[in-house]
Formats: sequence, C-alpha cells, structure tokens
Amino acid sequence: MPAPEATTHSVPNAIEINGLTKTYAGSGNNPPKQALKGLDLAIPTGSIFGLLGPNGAGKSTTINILAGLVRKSAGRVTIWGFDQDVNPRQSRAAIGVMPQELNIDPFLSPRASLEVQAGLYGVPKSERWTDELLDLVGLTEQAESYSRHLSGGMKRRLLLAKALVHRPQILVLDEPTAGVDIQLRDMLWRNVRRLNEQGMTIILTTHYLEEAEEMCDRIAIIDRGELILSEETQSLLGRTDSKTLVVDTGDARTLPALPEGSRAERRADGRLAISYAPSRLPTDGLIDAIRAANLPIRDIAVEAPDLEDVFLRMTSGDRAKGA
Ligand SMILES: Nc1ncnc2c1ncn2[C@@H]1O[C@H](COP(=O)(O)OP(=O)(O)OP(=O)(O)O)[C@@H](O)[C@H]1O
Repeated sequence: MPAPEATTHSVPNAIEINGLTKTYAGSGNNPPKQALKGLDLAIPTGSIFGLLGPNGAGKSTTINILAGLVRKSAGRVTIWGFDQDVNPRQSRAAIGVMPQELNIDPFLSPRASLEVQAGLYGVPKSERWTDELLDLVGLTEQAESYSRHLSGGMKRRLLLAKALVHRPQILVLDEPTAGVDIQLRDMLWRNVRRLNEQGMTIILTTHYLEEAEEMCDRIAIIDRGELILSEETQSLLGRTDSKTLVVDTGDARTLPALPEGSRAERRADGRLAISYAPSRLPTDGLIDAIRAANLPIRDIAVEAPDLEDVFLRMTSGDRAKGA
C-alpha cells in the first residue's frame, strides 16, 4: 500500500518534472543518444493527461523514468509530492504503470499474478482487492487459468489490474490501445473514466490523436526530447483559428464572392468548402455571402480542426519545413 502520508495528503500537481535529461550510453557504432533534453512538465492532480509526440520523441523514456525503470541522467521528478531521489518508496507507491509490453509470467494465473504483485508492493493480505480487480477488468472467469492461455486482450486487462494492486493515486498507461479490438478499448476507457471520477490522475501516451482528443482534458506534446506545449485540450484545438464551412449547394457550381480572409473551393463531391479564421470572420457573414450569390443551401456543416492538424503543425514534420 502507499505510505500513509501518501494517501492522506493531496497535491496540486500529481507529477512535476523539472529539467529532466536522459542520455542513453552509446554502444558499438552507436553514439550516445540524448532522449530528453531538460524536460519540464507539470501534470495536474485529477486530470486525464495525454503525452503525445512523434516516434522517438521521448515519451517511453519519460514514462519509464516515472515508473523507476530507467535512471534519469539529470533533473528532478516529484511524484505525489515525493521527490523520486529523496523518497523513492513513497514516490513509487503513488504510481501504477500499465506497460506497453505484455510482460506477464506465463505460468501464473491472473489471481496469482495479482497476489505476487501485491506482495512486491507490500500490500497486506487484509488490504488486497484481488477479486474486485479481477471483476473490474473482466477476468473473473479466467482467474485460475494459466496466463499463457490468455488472449492478447486478456493479458492487457491483467496488466491494467496489476498496475492497480497498490491503489496508486496515479495511473500511467503506455500506448494502452495499440492493436487492441474495440471491445477491449471500450472496457479500458470505461475503467479509466471511472477511476478518474474516483480521483485518480491518469497519464497516457497514444498514437491515436482522436483518442487523445476524446479522452484527455490536457495534452502535452513532446518532440526530440523537448516540451513543445502543455495545454488544455480545448484551448489546444482553438489554437489553429481556422474552420471550414462546407455547403451542399445542389447542382449549383459557381463560387460566391466572399469576404476578404476566406477562401472557397469545390470539393470532389461538389460541395462548396470555405476556409476562414473564425476570430476574424463570423460564420453568418459567409452564409450571407452564399445567399447573396443566389446559391441554394441544401445542407451545411462547420468543420473544426482536430488534434491531428494541431499536432502536425507543432511537431518535427512541419517545423522542419519551416511552417
Ligand atoms: N535503451 C536505449 N538505448 C539507446 N537509445 C534509446 C534507448 N531507448 C530509447 N532510445 C532512443 O531515445 C529516443 C527516445 O525514445 P523513446 O522510446 O523514449 O521515444 P518515444 O517517444 O516513446 O517513441 P515511440 O513512440 O516510437 O515509442 C529515441 O531516439 C530512441 O531511439
């Protein structure tokens, strides 16, 4: 169990990372690799926090340092108010990590795996919640089977349960839905939301930007070992100040005269697409212009930018092109 002091106090930031640096030693022909270059990051208590970045950005390195699996080269990591270097036991007790790899002992049953894990964290028998955990992740029926007989999805469920044995305040999920089916994904997100509602801070990495947009209230983007931004998801999506008004004008194909600052084109399906900056041009001004051009409006929709647009603009791809 977490140390008593870890359970009774609350902190504004579940995790604080300051000047975090990691250089992996080189080997053979490979030079040393600086994976993190002085990362600063605060993860507010109670959030569902998305850590995003292109391949090789340093996400796994960050998570593995939080989990105590990789040693940082420099910097400070505070977990639930406990400095990892000063109070390693308490900081470890406050966090549970569901790793990417399916690292499960094939000869233990799910129940035994959870009991062993609880033992590793020093959870007294009277405080274990093995049955509840098995139920939570839908493994009650398989509780006594050999883990090697579990499907990939079931192994992932078991990893989630293992991350929770010591009732951590913070749950970290590293690419939890990579390659999983929709059913498992839904189970995972239902549980994540429920745990978050009960007060648990959730940190996840994902390659699925739609998923981050849907699940996370706050998102940090890192790239090449540096923080690019850390913002509320909504404000991040508002950053691009660009929307597209899409109008079905039936058979009419002319382009209307539009206010300055907007741009119209016909899409392959014949619909009129007008891109504009909502902060400068109100949508109804565009609709007036379409009416003034005597174009029928059969259907109308406004497309807002999604996280993918923001992400591509903020990370290496576009920055390298000078965008
Ligand atoms: N054990 C290691 N030894 C040497 N270099 C490493 C090691 N682990 C990671 N790296 C390098 O550090 C950089 C950051 O890797 P990391 O796995 O943290 O990125 P990531 O953002 O998680 O990427 P991905 O999305 O591909 O998992 C990469 O350039 C990677 O090649």
